[in-house]
Amino acid sequence: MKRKVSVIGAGGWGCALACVLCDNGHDVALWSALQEEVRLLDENRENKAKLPGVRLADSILITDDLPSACKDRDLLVFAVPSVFIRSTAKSASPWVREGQVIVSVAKGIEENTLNTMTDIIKEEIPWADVAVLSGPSHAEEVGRRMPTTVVAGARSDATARFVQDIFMNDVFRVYASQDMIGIELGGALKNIIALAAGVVDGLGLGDNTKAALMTRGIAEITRLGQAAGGCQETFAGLSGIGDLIVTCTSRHSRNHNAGELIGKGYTAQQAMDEVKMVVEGVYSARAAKKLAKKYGVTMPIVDEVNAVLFEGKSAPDAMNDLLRRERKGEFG
Ligand SMILES: NC(=O)C1=CN([C@@H]2O[C@H](COP(=O)(O)OP(=O)(O)OC[C@H]3O[C@@H](n4cnc5c(N)ncnc54)[C@H](OP(=O)(O)O)[C@@H]3O)[C@@H](O)[C@H]2O)C=CC1
Ligand SMILES: O=C(CO)COP(=O)(O)O
Repeated sequence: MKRKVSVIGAGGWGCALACVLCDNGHDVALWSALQEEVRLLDENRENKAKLPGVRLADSILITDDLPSACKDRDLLVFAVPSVFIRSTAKSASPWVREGQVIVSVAKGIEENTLNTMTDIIKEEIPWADVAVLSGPSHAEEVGRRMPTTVVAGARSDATARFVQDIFMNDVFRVYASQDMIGIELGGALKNIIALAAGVVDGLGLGDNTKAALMTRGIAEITRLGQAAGGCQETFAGLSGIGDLIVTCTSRHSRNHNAGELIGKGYTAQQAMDEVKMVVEGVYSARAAKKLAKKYGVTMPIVDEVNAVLFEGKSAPDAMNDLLRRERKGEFG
């Protein structure tokens, strides 16, 4: 069924998802906060800075008019970085009607509230029906129609399946779930582990080391995620281990690439400046540490990433401190 959908945020991910939705025959609008960005996107029919080589079909309406992008749409896709989710939701709220579905595709945790992205949207627009879409899905590959699988999560199965139906096609396979907190925490926390995996590569360490980080990383994510109410199976699924694998190993990963630069001696700020696109793990790291404290969960990799990012600890010292922790059983 043809739907009216708006993608709010025209970075790499917003542009790639606009392509998926357009391929599916929907009436698609793509909103950018910046007038100049709208002009360039419209002129080039491509986001040359964030998603080069992926054409935006002529039928996609590119706009900086938030009211018209929100009014009378069947679905809003919030695709701005996590730090802009609250301000964007606040600005959009006057034009969102009762029960309108908003799906968040941003991966982060708000630092001062420890809210997930859908918590924030729900706070700002309590009358919206909020969902999440997450999983191993780099924009560069989705934009090139490479087979990708993700999970749509919502409190009600009906809403999860509504989102599934709108996005699903032969190369973009969508599963449905009701474990929103599990999906969102998996998506946000894997970015911090991917920074650490990048550091391993930047230090010139090996595949064994990276496999260790990924495995112990998903153990940390699962411990915190379950304590926060997520289901164990979700962390073994697409939005958990699936996204962790792609983010720790893909050349497209902003978090991995930033971590690699940090391993080579860049500061966090220098690494973010070099990567140019949003590096969500840097914004989520402190929040993850605070969440771990709140739930009384140990997260040694997250602690060391925080120490390297914000406390001036060297990457080799962080690696050594992880390896020299007291001996323990594998599962606690
Ligand atoms: N890139 C990817 O492969 C994937 C990204 N994600 C997640 O999607 C989210 C967006 O990432 P991505 O598209 O890569 O980001 P990019 O770095 O490509 O783009 C930056 C984004 O910031 C937005 N922005 C800049 N200033 C503002 C503002 N004042 N208010 C609102 N938005 C603003 C831009 O919107 P505008 O165009 O309006 O300027 C643009 O959407 C992140 O949470 C990321 O983790 C999830 C899965 C895959
Ligand atoms: O979430 C992502 C892929 O699923 C994107 O990860 P990066 O932000 O590290 O590129």
